[in-house]
Amino acid sequence: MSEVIEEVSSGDNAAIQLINEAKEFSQGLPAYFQGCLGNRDIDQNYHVISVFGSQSSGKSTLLNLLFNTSFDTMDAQQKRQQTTKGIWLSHTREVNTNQGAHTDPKSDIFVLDVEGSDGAERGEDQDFERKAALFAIAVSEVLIINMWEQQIGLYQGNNMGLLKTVFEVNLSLFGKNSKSAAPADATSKKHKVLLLFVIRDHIGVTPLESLSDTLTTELEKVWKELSKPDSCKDSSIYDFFDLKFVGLSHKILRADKFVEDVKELGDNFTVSENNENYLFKPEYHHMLPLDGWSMYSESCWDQIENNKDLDLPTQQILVARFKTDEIMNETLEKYFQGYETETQNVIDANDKDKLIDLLSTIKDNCTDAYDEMAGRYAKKVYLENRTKLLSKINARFAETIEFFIHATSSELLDSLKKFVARDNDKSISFNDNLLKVSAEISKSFNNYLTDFKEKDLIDDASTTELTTKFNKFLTKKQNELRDARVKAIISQFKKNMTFAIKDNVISLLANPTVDVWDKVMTFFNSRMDELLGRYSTVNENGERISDFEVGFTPELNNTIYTRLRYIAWSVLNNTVHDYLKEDTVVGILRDKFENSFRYDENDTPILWKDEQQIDNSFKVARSEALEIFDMLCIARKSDGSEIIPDVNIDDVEVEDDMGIYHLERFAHIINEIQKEKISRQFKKQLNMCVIDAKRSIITTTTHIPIWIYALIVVLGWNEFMMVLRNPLLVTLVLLCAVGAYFVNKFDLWGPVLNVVESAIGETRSTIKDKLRDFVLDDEDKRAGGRNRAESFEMQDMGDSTVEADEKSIDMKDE
Ligand SMILES: Nc1nc2c(ncn2[C@@H]2O[C@H](COP(=O)(O)OP(=O)(O)OP(=O)(O)O)[C@@H](O)[C@H]2O)c(=O)[nH]1
Repeated sequence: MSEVIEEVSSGDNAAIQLINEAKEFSQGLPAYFQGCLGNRDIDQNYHVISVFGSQSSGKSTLLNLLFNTSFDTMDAQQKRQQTTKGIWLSHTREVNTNQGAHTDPKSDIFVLDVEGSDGAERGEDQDFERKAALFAIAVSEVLIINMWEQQIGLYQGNNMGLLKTVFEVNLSLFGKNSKSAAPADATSKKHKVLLLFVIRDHIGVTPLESLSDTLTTELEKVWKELSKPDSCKDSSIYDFFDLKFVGLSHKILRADKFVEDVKELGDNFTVSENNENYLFKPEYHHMLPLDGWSMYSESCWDQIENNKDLDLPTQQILVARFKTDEIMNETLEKYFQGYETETQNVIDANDKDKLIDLLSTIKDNCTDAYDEMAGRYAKKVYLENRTKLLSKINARFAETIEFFIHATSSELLDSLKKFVARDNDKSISFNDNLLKVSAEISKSFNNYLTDFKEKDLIDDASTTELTTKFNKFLTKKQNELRDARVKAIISQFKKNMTFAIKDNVISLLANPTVDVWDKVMTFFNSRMDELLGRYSTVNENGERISDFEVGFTPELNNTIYTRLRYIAWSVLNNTVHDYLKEDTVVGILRDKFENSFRYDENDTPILWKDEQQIDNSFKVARSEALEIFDMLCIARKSDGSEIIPDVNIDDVEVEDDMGIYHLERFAHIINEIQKEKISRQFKKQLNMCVIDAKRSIITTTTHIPIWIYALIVVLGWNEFMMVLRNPLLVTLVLLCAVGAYFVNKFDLWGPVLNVVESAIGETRSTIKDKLRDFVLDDEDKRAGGRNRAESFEMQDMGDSTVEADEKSIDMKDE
């Protein structure tokens, strides 16, 4: 018999101390799992079973026999003492059954051997007992409660105390909110724990049923007496536990039967057809994959040890969250390794289909791997993190797709420019054409995106973001093209208008007549009409449909029309104001005066006979010039009305030579101060003209005869010789000769001649100035006597045009 026992217990499944005497959780659990399982992924195909009971009640012995584990057992022949300290865990795949050692390939069992209660070693300290019970219930599917037969019915504190502890901790787990007792996965049944009472040394005198009833009655009584939270006040023990009872024969007295009983119990831990007594029911399972169980158990112990409220569903959710997060990150890391390089190569090759294939493969790989690993955890958490994973994948893809699409967008936007530049379709306006082409480009872009969208490689948010960005660029491009078009129209118009106005208007103003402004305006209006008329639209019959149409919206057309008219008027304004400056006006007046004064009706120069003729011509010519001067000062039509632009040319403030600001309007060309200056200068020019004319008469009348020069030579001979014989002159001649000798010797004739020439030039100009001043003063005095009234008029000529006219009339009267 003992051989059998030896055989069964000699398995090599080493155990690990999960929680030591100091209540510390082992950090070697993952390594232990790795050692037991290798690379096998057992997912949720495992069971956890715990054993609980008084110290030295044969717990380890039972587990070793049942599951072929190798927990330490007490050697009774040496000493009765505590063997199991803390909580030990052992892995097994073998269950001893009546059919022999049964290995379930689909199920691994983790057995927890819990330190015995009521041990002398811990004395009155029941803290560990309570915490161990709580931990065992939190992590196990089946809790074996080991007890001697003779303890039943005696109501010994040991058993009931232990059971009370179990119930209490159970209520502390699930009692606060009995609804939360449901496992994290709502699709599963309500979670329960199986309490398997193993009655040791069952002699058989009292049948098992009787013992079961006694125990059940006791348990129900204990449950009833428990102080339960309100949420489960009316709950029964069966809401949380299933109860099973097994009797094992005396190990020493009936060793064979004992082994048989153990094997029979083992039958109930193995799956077989029609095994109604199968103990590992799905509702006992925590539905956690094993890779989450180690974390879950540690987390539970941490909560228990720190006397925090233990909420199993929350713990499971936390584990699920942690594990699915971990799986998600690992998946991303694995499948996005080398992503940048791979995608860059495809982007460089500008191969859309290849990019779609590549992204699809990466996405499928990621989701498949995630589903496989994370799908085992709480569904809610798994789905939450799946969404997170997809959004992370999509975010990476969106960057890549945007980068890839960037080149295409640029091409599309460039094509807009080309389409519009061609502008072949004359049947629709520029703007309509622009919008039409833009819509086509937008469609192409959306089609491009749709290819990615169809494969679910880009989400709605990213699609919207990319489309918005593209549309923004498209609108910007449209505006640029519109601006360019408007600028081209304006600059062409301005160029044509400037060219026409500069040539013709200046020519008209340079040779003004009294109706000069009529001519200017006639030319200006006709030219503007002609240039604006180029933008009118006509139908097939050649009839004008609209006066001005540059292909935009009516509002924009109108704005451009106004702008062109404004430009035309500005060009005219600038040309007129720039040209009619003081000096130019003086020149125009002088030319006008000279043309009339110097030439007759046949444009032949006049030969003056006498001063009367000069005076008469002077009056006529000056009067004509003054009339023109008046016309140039203010732009008026021949009907006397001032010319006012029909567009709003802003008044421009200009500063004159004296630092005074004036409002410059189109018609107001020369102000009063300028007028005065021009009159003064004009008067000087008139005077020079008249003097020249009169001098020409004097020159002809004051010719000196030659005989007068001969007479001077004859009469002055003696004086001439006397000068020649003067010793001072001889000395001077000698000095000059010596000087000439040296100049010649040193070849200094060049510099000497320069000095002499400049001295002569200087002397000559000084003499000329003196002579001119003398002659002018002399002439003024003489002319003043004859034409005092006329000179008086000339001085006042600049005061006002009206006054000048009156004086002109006076002069004519004279
Ligand atoms: N009478 C009897 N003795 C048993 C039985 N099973 C085991 N024993 C003996 O009881 C003693 C204690 O056995 P263990 O298996 O070490 O008991 P335990 O409950 O694991 O002890 P602790 O881990 O220290 O709490 C050993 O000497 C066993 O041989 C049984 O069914 N009946």
